[in-house]
Amino acid sequence: MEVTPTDLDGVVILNPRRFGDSRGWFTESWNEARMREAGLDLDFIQDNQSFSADIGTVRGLHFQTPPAAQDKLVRVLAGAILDVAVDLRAGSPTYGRHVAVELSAGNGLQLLVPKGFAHGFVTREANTMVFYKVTAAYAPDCDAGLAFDDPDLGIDWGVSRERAILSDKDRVLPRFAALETPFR
Ligand SMILES: Cc1cn([C@H]2C[C@H](O)[C@@H](COP(=O)(O)OP(=O)(O)O[C@H]3O[C@H](C)C(=O)[C@H](O)[C@H]3O)O2)c(=O)[nH]c1=O
Repeated sequence: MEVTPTDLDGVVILNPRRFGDSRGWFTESWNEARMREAGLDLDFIQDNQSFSADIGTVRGLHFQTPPAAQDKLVRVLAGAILDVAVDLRAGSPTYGRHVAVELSAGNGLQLLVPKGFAHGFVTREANTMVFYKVTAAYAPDCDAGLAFDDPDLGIDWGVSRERAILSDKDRVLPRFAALETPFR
């Protein structure tokens, strides 16, 4: 499995090997031993899956606060997304900076979003299915987020707030400037 670092320490792109043949392909999409060999010492305890019918659906930016902070390993089973991670770690030299990576059923890439980062994505195809492993259970009392289109974050989603398909919750998430980061 190929592991590629990004500009944000801890956020890495995984590319599991695909074995192609005349029928299509096979891959071990997740293998604990391979993950640990790659230096990712994570204990995933829950799998999540979300389906978004329309292109331009934005989910995020979300994170769970401690003690329910989650590491996330994100992949796309169908369709395509621009997957985004934002550094919220107090004192980080890249605090407030983001990486954005296209994950798709076609490219088979996965993004590791560690604790201390906000996560979100925008769908780039209709009928997109996203699957991600997490290292902490859902904790609604620890659910938090940031406005996806905050100009202080400078993320190019390729869709405006007016045209994005958003949940009511995501439509009213706070600005980054108002955040007192819980990730110390
Ligand atoms: C996240 C989650 C949600 N839910 C329930 C709560 C709601 O009734 C329903 C939809 O939840 P929500 O609108 O928060 O789903 P998304 O907008 O896709 O949120 C996710 O999207 C971004 C991209 C993330 O990284 C997070 O994992 C997560 O926040 O599923 C659960 O029962 N368990 C869970 O772990």
